[in-house]
Order: sequence, then structure tokens, then C-alpha cells
Amino acid sequence: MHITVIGSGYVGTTIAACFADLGHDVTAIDIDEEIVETLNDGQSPISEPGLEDLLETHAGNRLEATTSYDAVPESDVTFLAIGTPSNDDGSIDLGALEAAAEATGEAVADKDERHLVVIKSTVTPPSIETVLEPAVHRGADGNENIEVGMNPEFLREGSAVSDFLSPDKLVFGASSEWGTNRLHAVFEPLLEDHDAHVVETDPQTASMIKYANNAFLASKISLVNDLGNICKEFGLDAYEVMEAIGLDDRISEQFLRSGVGWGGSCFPKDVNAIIAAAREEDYDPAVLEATVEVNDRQPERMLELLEDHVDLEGARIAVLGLAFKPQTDDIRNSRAIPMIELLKERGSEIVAYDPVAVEPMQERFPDIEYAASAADALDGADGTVVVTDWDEFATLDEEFDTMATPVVVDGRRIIEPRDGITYEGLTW
Ligand SMILES: NC(=O)c1ccc[n+]([C@@H]2O[C@H](COP(=O)([O-])OP(=O)(O)OC[C@H]3O[C@@H](n4cnc5c(N)ncnc54)[C@H](O)[C@@H]3O)[C@@H](O)[C@H]2O)c1
Ligand SMILES: O=c1ccn([C@@H]2O[C@H](COP(=O)(O)OP(=O)(O)O[C@H]3O[C@H](CO)[C@@H](O)[C@H](O)[C@H]3O)[C@@H](O)[C@H]2O)c(=O)[nH]1
Repeated sequence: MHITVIGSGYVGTTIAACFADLGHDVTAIDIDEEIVETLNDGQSPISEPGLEDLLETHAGNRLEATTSYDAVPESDVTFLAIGTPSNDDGSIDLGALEAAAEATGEAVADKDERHLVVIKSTVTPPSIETVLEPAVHRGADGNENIEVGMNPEFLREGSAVSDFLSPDKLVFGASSEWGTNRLHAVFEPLLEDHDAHVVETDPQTASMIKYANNAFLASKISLVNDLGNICKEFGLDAYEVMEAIGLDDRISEQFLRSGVGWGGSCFPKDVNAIIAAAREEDYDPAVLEATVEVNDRQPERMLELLEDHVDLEGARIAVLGLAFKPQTDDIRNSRAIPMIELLKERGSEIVAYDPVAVEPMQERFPDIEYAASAADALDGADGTVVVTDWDEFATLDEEFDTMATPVVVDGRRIIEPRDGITYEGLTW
């Protein structure tokens, strides 16, 4: 099949490379010329394990990148993977996606065969029906051969390629049997090798499944954090408790790691967007609001634990970990951001370290000190907060002996407590 993928950001690049790997001919389209050039050079515009290899193999072969929409009518299916950033009230800004949807419609306005336009971006209901489908049809000038579908994406940063190529489930949102069959044809090479569940539904339900998925996972972590905070109050270990409840198949052992909370480009944006969409319908989503509230409180709780041992005014505090999770340099909504803000408010002198995410954080906080290693950050510090669970932090040991006062508050249960350091786990 020939697939066009519009938007070559995080999701677009990953799916374009993976579709090519599945044997499809792929045209990746982006308005950013630098991204297009990078892709055509067989390089990746984002850092993601395995992606560079796929691009090296398929660029100039089964994968071509361009700024032009000319390939759209020649293709069998078009995926739209454009950003849907947050507005101030938490709702999503559909502007860029709507413009791309309309331009896609224009590109297929004269097409005589049926064409499927698939929304890959995460969008709240009812926007497919109220904004995106009308934009495509407006562009296509009423051409009835054009159908709009929805295929939400569940990949995680740091494991995007393997998540895409070995999914638990695929969700095909289409408004006709033809649309569903088309999506089956796209994913057939993947389903030949992988036993994934396939959910066939309408586009609006497909868009809600994506939000329900992320809202459920974020709420699971917030619930675990709430329970973890209670465990800590009673001097109990939340990890021992969660290990036990994870043995219940109905709960599952995944996403039970309590700590400083969830960040990234998806959970915060998506939970706030579905809350805003619910409020728009005059529904008050109490559990989801509490999910956000618990998450917002965790960095403050960490500092309260630190304050039990260190007077923060003027103290030198090492922040270990700046990325929102390990294996990425992405700092979007990282818990390190509120942590640094809170430490600044308290008048601490901050020294921060991350194996890969120093540069983006320097842009966000140019006025704090950055260390070249965890050892350097700890040297002479009055206390440290561990915010990201990078493997290298698990091997820290004698580095703590160089601290002025070896107080460690661990937000990710990554440090091994031992004699000689004052250790506080956030929920254990
Ligand atoms: N990042 C993730 O892990 C992830 C996972 C699942 C779903 N999503 C969702 O997927 C969507 C895309 O996210 P992303 O992180 O890939 O976004 P992104 O911002 O990284 O990429 C969007 C790309 O679209 C391009 N673009 C903008 N307007 C265009 C136009 N008119 N024509 C062609 N290209 C255009 C931009 O130049 C950019 O390269 C969002 O809705 C997001 O919520 C993201
Ligand atoms: O037990 C856990 C698991 C995760 N986290 C935190 O949760 C956040 C998100 O982690 P993860 O889900 O691994 O990363 P993302 O790349 O944000 O992926 C989520 O968001 C994507 C974008 O929508 C979805 O496609 C994925 O399915 C969904 O997992 C990170 O800050 C983690 O530190 C915890 O605190 N405890």
C-alpha cells in the first residue's frame, strides 16, 4: 500500500518509519523543511531507540519525506499526526490539525476513488464530528469519496518503535465497512506476526478510548501515590503493598510505582483535555480532578520530607534527574520542573544533573547550576532529591559521602538506603 503520513513529529516519524518497515511505501509530509531534510538523510529528528536504524534502512527507498501534499491523492490512506497542544483551560488547540485536515481534503478534492483520512492525533470528542470531518470535507469540496476515520496511538516515549510494532491492541474507528477494511489492510503485515486485539468501532468512540486509556493509567498512578502517602504516614512500604495487590489479575502489576508522579507530553495534556471536554458538557469529573490534584502535590510532599532534615533557605540541593522519565531527554511536564520551582521559592541553591536532559532544562531554568555528573552534583550538597529513575542513580553509593549532609529524598525508589545516609523514600 502507499501511505501518506502528515506531520513528522514524535508520532508521525515513528509510524512512518514503522509502516515502511511493514512493507508499505510511505510519504512523510511536514511543513518543517529541516525535518524533511533530516528524514531524507536517513536520520531521526527525535531521539528514540531503534528509530534511526529504521530510517537508515528505509529512507530513499520505501520512505520519502516532502513538504508537498502532492502524494496524498496517489496514496491509499492518509494519517494525520499533527500536534494538539493545550489551551490555558486544558482544552486542546485544534488549529494546526484542522488546517492540515483541510489541506488534506483539498489534495483529494478531485480524486475519483475512495480515500481514507485517518486521525492519529489525540482529539477529544466531539471534535472529529464537529471540526475535523467538516474540515476535510470542506477542503475536498464535498467529494463524497472521502471518509474520515480514527486510529489512536498508544506508543510510549522511550519504547515508541517496539510499542508500535508489538501493540496490545489496535483501535479502528471507521464509519463504514470499507473504512474498517482499509485499516485492516494497513495493519495486516503487523497482525500476521503479532497477536494483537483489534477493536472495531466508530471514530468518536475511538477518540474516547484514547482518553479513557491515558486517564485510567494516570489515575492508577495517582491512586497508587495516594495510597503510598498513606503507607508512609503509617511507616509502611507502599511497594510491598502494591506488589501484593498487583497479583490480583483485575489490578495487574503494571503502573503501580508510586513516587513523585506522572509527567510527559501526554498524561498531563490528555487528562486536562478530557476534564475540560467533560466540563464543556456540564459534567464535573471528580475522580479525574483528584488525579491531577494528587499528582500536583507529590513534589511538595518530597520537599516536606527534605525539610524535616535540612533548612532549605540557602541550602545547596542536588536535583537528580530532569527528564520526565528515563531513556528520553524530554522534559515536558517533568516533575523536576515543579521541584526546581519549589526549591527556588524556598531560597535554595540548586545544582541539577541528568544524563541527557540538561540542555532543554537549561533553556527553561538558565539561572540554576548544572553538574556534569551525579557525583559532581552531590559533592558538597546539603541534600538531594531524586526525581527520575535513571539506572545510573541505582549505582550511586560513596558519592553520597561527599555531601555536606547526606540527606537523600528518593522520589522513584531507585537509591539503596544504607548506614551513613539519611534516606527518605517518598511512599516507603
Ligand atoms: N508524543 C507521544 O508520545 C504521543 C503518543 C500518542 C499520541 N500522541 C498524539 O499525537 C499527536 C501528535 O503528537 P506529536 O508528539 O507527534 O506532535 P509533534 O508536535 O511532535 O509533531 C507534529 C508535527 O506536525 C507538523 N505540522 C504542523 N502543521 C502541519 C501541517 N499543516 N502539515 C504538515 N505538517 C504539519 C509539525 O511541523 C510537527 O513536526 C498529538 O495529538 C499527541 O497528543 C502523542
Ligand atoms: O508506575 C508508574 C508508571 C509511570 N509513571 C510515570 O508516568 C509518566 C508517563 O510514563 P509512560 O506512560 O511510560 O510514558 P509516556 O510516553 O508518557 O506514555 C503515555 O502517554 C502516551 C501518549 O498518549 C501513550 O501513548 C502511552 O500509552 C502512555 O503510557 C512518567 O512520568 C513516569 O515516570 C509513574 O510514576 N509510575
